Amino acid sequence: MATAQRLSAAWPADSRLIDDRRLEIGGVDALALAREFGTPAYVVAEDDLRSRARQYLSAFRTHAPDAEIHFASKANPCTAVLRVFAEEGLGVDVASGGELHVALKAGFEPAKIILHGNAKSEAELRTAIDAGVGYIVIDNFADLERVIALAGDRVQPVLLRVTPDVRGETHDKISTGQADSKFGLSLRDASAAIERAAAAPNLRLDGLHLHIGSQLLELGPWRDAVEAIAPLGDFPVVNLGGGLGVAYTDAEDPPSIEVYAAAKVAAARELLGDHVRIIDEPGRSLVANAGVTLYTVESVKRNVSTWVGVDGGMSDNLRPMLYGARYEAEIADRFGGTTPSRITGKHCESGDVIVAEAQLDEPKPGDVVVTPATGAYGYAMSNNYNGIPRPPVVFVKDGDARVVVRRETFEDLTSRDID
Ligand SMILES: Cc1ncc(COP(=O)(O)O)c(C=O)c1O
Ligand SMILES: N[C@@H](CCCC[NH3+])C(=O)O
Repeated sequence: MATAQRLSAAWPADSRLIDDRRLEIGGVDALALAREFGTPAYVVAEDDLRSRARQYLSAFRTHAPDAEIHFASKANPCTAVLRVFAEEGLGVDVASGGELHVALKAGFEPAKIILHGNAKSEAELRTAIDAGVGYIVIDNFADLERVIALAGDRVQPVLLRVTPDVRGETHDKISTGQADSKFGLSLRDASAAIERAAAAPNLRLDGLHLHIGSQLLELGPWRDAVEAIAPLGDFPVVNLGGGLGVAYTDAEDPPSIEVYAAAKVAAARELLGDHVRIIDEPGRSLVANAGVTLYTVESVKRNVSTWVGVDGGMSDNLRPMLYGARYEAEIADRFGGTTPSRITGKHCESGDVIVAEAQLDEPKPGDVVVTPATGAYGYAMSNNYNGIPRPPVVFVKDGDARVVVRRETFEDLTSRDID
């Protein structure tokens, strides 16, 4: 009889190993998914999305019953993913007119949408105001004046994003809380912006917003950030951003959602007061570990390293190229190998390495390789470099699989051409 074994935190909670070797996700055999839907393919365990959303709501609401959780849609702006979170009662954070379009299409009530952006266009602001979004997060003085001008006779609820001058430990490219950040009003400018917003009859300034960075594994900086903005005034609402890190490999040991929520709520309660309604905006930690990517090995070559060439790469996962991000990998039906392997994509760049230090079981062409923790910022940052069509997104649940985004075709690559 087949025996089943659970995997590390990098893998979907709804995945397991059959006979210690073969991956099953959402009750579906990974190799069978590759055969049915082709590779590369993003596979998302739907129940994982739901259970992480529920965990977030219950973790925050245990301490702050009126807390709201908004999914930062940039982490995975797939309509079906957003639809799941809308069904689970989350709100959504959008950072552009495009993300706003997807959020509305996914069925979010406009009042549960928050619009962000350090360089919002007039068109984006007008669309958001007309749609009736719950909050526009004002990022700078130009933004503030534009919202005042565009709101007209309506009263637009807003938050002001403040840069707390607190740096969390993460990659420089995704750190946002430092004084010299492109995001938000400085602590020095915040008071003048608050005065201006509070005096504008067509704005309703409900509170402040902070977001100090992404993939953060320590709790301390969030408390420091709340402490930094506390002297700016007493408001009914605070948005604490998102930023909780995840386990990509055994090297990361992030706080649980419960511990993270307790720490953030405690900081807000202690430093801002019991009356403040808390909003949090997680992206990565809602989706990263719910997803894996399946690839097929096309070539294996040995020189100094063993190079395992797969049929995707930096077009479906830019994170190793952008941040030196590290991932695990396994052969879908032969877990637990010992051949040191460098998994490389098919793009025309030497840096197109998806997993620099994998241990695979004697990889050979035709094998299906799977990388966990690709549910965040993979699909989101996918591209067509080298004319590679973007992969499909496949949801798995209770032994069934369904395509929620189809694979791109070669025709898609030329579909915007004007003859
Ligand atoms: C304004 C804002 N809110 C929320 C998030 C979500 O962050 P994460 O995916 O790290 O949870 C981001 C991205 O880092 C952001 O820029
Ligand atoms: N794209 C980044 C995260 C950006 C965070 C958005 N503010 C990543 O993959 O880690």
